[in-house]
Amino acid sequence: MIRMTNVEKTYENGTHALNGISFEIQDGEFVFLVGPSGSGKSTIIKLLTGELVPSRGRVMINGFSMSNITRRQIPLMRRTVGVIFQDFRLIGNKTVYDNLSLAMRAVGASAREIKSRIPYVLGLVGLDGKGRRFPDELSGGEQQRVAIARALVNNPSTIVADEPTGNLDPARSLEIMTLLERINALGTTVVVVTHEKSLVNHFDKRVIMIDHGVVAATGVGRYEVAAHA
Ligand SMILES: Nc1ncnc2c1ncn2[C@@H]1O[C@H](COP(=O)(O)OP(=O)(O)OP(=O)(O)O)[C@@H](O)[C@H]1O
Repeated sequence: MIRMTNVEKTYENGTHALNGISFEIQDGEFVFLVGPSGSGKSTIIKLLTGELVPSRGRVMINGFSMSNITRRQIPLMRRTVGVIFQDFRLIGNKTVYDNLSLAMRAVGASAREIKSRIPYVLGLVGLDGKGRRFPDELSGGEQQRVAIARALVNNPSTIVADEPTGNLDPARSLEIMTLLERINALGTTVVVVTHEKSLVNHFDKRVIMIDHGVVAATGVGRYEVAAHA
């Protein structure tokens, strides 16, 4: 479960990115995080992945309290959260297979686990047989599928995605969001930051609308409805 309680985040230059934000996301939910540019969405994602710590308030994710997590707990927490970015962030001089195996080795997986898990995950994201390709031998949509596979490879309970379709055309975007929906149906909690109203409106999911670093509205369904709820 994800729970933010009265979270404030002030960057070193004095920017107040979050101004007392509170929300909960239950295990197994699929939630869209929307809001204007600069409203604080990426800051929220970075708090959820442990890249940032809150200035005030409490961030709980999958049983870990991010305000007072110990150094030893951080890798354990990170294993529970898979992250996907707009720009894919694959390692260009490594094959698809090696991008995934690196992520598994980083958390101490055995050679046997790696060998059995990677083909399964590549199948799940629709990239059977593409393990030997390099990222630049794949389309943008395929590269994002590799990034999703990498986010899933250590079997996290939660996936957070920051504008995962920002670099893709509408058809590819719909495919990627449908894939995330399928992954959610298999039991993974999914949190997606997006600007794309048409995508939000296509999927009947809970929407949390952020504005000026607070929750402006929350509701199921259409972007506009949530914005004015
Ligand atoms: N590293 C940083 N240092 C200082 N200020 C920052 C930093 N990162 C973000 N900000 C500021 O914090 C506020 C929230 O930024 P954030 O990136 O969370 O917004 P966002 O909703 O994700 O925006 P976008 O939709 O444009 O990606 C903005 O005013 C931004 O300029």
